[in-house]
Amino acid sequence: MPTKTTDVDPLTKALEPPPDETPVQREERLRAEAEAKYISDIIDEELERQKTAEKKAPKSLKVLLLGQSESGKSTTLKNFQIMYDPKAFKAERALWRAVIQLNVVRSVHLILDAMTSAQIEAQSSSSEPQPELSQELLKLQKRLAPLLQVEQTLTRRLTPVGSGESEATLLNPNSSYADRSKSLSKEVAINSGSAWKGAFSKMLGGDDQRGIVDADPSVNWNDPNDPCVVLSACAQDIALLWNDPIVRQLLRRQKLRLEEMAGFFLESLDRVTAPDYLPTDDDVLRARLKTLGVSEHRFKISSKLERYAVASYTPAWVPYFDDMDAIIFLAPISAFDQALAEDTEVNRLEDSVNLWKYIVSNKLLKDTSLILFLNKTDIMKDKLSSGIKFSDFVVSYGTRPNDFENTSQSGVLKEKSIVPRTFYCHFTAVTDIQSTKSILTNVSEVLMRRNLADAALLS
Ligand SMILES: Nc1nc2c(ncn2[C@@H]2O[C@H](COP(=O)(O)OP(=O)(O)OP(=O)(O)O)[C@@H](O)[C@H]2O)c(=O)[nH]1
Ligand SMILES: [Mg+2]
Repeated sequence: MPTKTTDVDPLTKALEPPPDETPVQREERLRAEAEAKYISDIIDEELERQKTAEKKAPKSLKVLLLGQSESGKSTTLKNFQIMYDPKAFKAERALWRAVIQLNVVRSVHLILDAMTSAQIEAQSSSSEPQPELSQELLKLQKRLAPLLQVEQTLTRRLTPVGSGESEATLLNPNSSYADRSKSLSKEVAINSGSAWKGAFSKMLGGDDQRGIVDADPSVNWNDPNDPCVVLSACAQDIALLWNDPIVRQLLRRQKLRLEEMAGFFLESLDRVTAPDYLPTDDDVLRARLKTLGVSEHRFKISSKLERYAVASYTPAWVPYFDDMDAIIFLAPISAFDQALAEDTEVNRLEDSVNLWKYIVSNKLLKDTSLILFLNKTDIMKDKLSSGIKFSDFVVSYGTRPNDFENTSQSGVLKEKSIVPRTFYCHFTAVTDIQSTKSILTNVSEVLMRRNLADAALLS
């Protein structure tokens, strides 16, 4: 039926039935049209369904862990892993064994270094008298020399060839003890990628590829080249050294508080040097291995949500992370009496405060949730109760009581943000799995709720 109006659009015109349409053709055409509409409606419905689904299931959450070196980023990540990817965490247990062995060796070398510097000082008449090293200690010093080799072996195996990182300095195998002391101030560090894990699997498997370990506890623990052979042979001597009253006196004088240092295992020597030693969850959390660079991890938190956790600590990274939903900022409050390893002029707490100020005032991060972890509260408490005065390092603290309640509320780190936002602040000791679990659960819930609220606003 031709229409009489002239202002009809060309499309309608094109779709018009032909003027000479037969009843059969007409029936066929109507059937085809109905079918096309049916299909088109299904597509529309599907699109609509997808749109609603997208609104309901928000994009994955991206969380950045930020803080100075040794603030606890990797340790927090391990907690995420325990909670949301326990299989992967378990699988790496055997790899951490060697890290812990290296941590033990490092502690021993810190003691031996303290002895050496005491000997050197004793020779210069100007200094105050040093406690004299006993014959027994001098013998221990000699007997523990093989540990130098163990340290080199472990370091070499931990840092894959060509990792190209200057901080992951390999110790020169020909270096003298004094040379080594200098290089020891540099920690062993690994790239955040998984290259070191690959290198390790090979190492644990031995030269003859006796077994691909990949963290399977059924490693060949009887490998004669395993560092644990020397380590367990030295265990008794290490214990003698650590428990020696002169050593304790020396360490006190040099203000070396090993118990509070990262990767301290000397109180569990028998256990961690045993040939069949496999680290516990707590051991893995207390193990210390410096991370270089940024790593990204994905976790499934609920059936719909995934989380990225990325670790980094340099403000230079910040512009790359403006699409983060949240930053967990770690400030080790126990570090109030320490200087940065990379710049001994800078107090570590002050450095944390400066980094935090930079973050809260950064325009790129104005839509990012900020969660502050005032970490290492356990060490903080120990320090304060052992008589270290907070006000000696934070002058503005004045004469307030030197206890955790007061110092932790002193507001040092609670800087105001340039944009109005909610702050979440937690006192943490991320080496404590139980308390960290409830904090991380809480953080996840807050972030998911915020994410859902944002999605609702957009709809
Ligand atoms: N006692 C105690 N030790 C902690 C706490 N948090 C972290 N540590 C230990 O401190 C050391 C450093 O923690 P990491 O997680 O390696 O620090 P990081 O921020 O990843 O440091 P980098 O990799 O150098 O950037 C590790 O040996 C941890 O076991 C804490 O709350 N209490
Ligand atoms: Mg790290």
